[in-house]
Amino acid sequence: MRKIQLAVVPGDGVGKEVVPAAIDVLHTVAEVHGGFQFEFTEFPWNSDYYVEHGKMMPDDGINILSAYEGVFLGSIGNAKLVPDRVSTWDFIIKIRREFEQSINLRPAKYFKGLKSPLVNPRDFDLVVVRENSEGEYSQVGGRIYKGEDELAIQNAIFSRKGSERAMRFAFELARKRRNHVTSATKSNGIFHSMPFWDEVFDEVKKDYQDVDTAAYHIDALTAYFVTRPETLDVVVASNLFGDILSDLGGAILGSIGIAPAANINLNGKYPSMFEPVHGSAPDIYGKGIANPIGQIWTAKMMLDQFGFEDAGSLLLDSIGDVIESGFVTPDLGGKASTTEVAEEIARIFKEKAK
Ligand SMILES: NC(=O)c1ccc[n+]([C@@H]2O[C@H](COP(=O)([O-])OP(=O)(O)OC[C@H]3O[C@@H](n4cnc5c(N)ncnc54)[C@H](O)[C@@H]3O)[C@@H](O)[C@H]2O)c1
Ligand SMILES: O=C(O)C[C@@H](O)C(=O)O
Ligand SMILES: [K+]
Ligand SMILES: [Mn+2]
Repeated sequence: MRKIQLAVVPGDGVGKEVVPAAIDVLHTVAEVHGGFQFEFTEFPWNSDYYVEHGKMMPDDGINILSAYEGVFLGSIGNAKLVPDRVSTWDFIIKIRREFEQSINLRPAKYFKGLKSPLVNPRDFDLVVVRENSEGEYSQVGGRIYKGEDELAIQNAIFSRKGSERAMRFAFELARKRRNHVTSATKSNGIFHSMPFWDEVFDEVKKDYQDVDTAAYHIDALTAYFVTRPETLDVVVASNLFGDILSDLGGAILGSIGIAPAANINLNGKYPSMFEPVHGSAPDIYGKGIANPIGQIWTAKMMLDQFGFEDAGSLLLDSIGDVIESGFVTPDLGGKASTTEVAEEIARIFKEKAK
């Protein structure tokens, strides 16, 4: 019996609702599988913790987390208590960078029964490979002067290593999918970094002659997500573009509440972190109606990462069945609660595994 030690941070808002729901499903998956067990250790690090301790996590928080094989995170952010910039940088981005989670993998795929705003959403099946260590997310810059002369400078960091790493990952992934990589660029308006990104892409693609490619400016690409999603398979994007495209993917499928994500450590030195695309959703928190599917699909990505792809794919099929049955939360047009949907997914998983 393989025991997998996981650190769990429900975080803020709906994270506290969807994480326990997904953990229940994971226990069912492990029970049915019989070959592994998850042991979860929960950490109460969030915006309330910040109010009490003046920090998002203890000083040795990274060290504590490094003892686990993975981090299962809900969402972080409560702007009433902590500025979003602080909760994001001192927690999520800190972990992503300290643990060298250089890739953020964010799939989006149509399931029968989803009420997509697209006329033909059946063709929607893509993965955003978001560069997760640099790009537009930088603390390099500053602010000077006050009043009329006040100004802010925000630098973006694009390294050959970082860009190439994300692109190679995208090409390797495409070989396991439909053999196509689209690069998100903006080399018409962004003078230095995006032409550099394009050059690196053109170099990297030479090593993957078997994979078809396209490169679109981000404005056109966002439109193509809507008008011709069937042309998209793997989309490689900088940190900010990837962030935006992944919410768009979720929204096109009916709700960002279903969108999963994995922050992947590629060198094996540190744990990866699994968290849905969505945030703490303060507008619906406390009502028990948050969609747990993003967190459960994220759990599926974690199963894949640990080598339990069979269980992962059965879990995704179970999610698909629940969506098709219409037993879903209000964001997808249903009336079910967070826990009811999770329980139904677990029930269907058990049935399918028979
Ligand atoms: N990785 C993260 O933890 C993460 C990601 C995004 C935002 N945030 C933080 O979350 C807070 C709120 O940010 P926001 O409002 O921009 O984005 P958000 O993702 O929290 O919410 C955007 C919209 O999506 C809906 N939504 C989100 N998750 C849902 C779910 N599971 N089920 C149903 N509907 C869902 C919300 O109700 C809201 O209408 C901020 O503090 C922000 O910094 C954190
Ligand atoms: O910008 C971020 O990375 C925070 C959040 O929006 C996310 O997508 O994880
Ligand atoms: K999240
Ligand atoms: Mn985001």
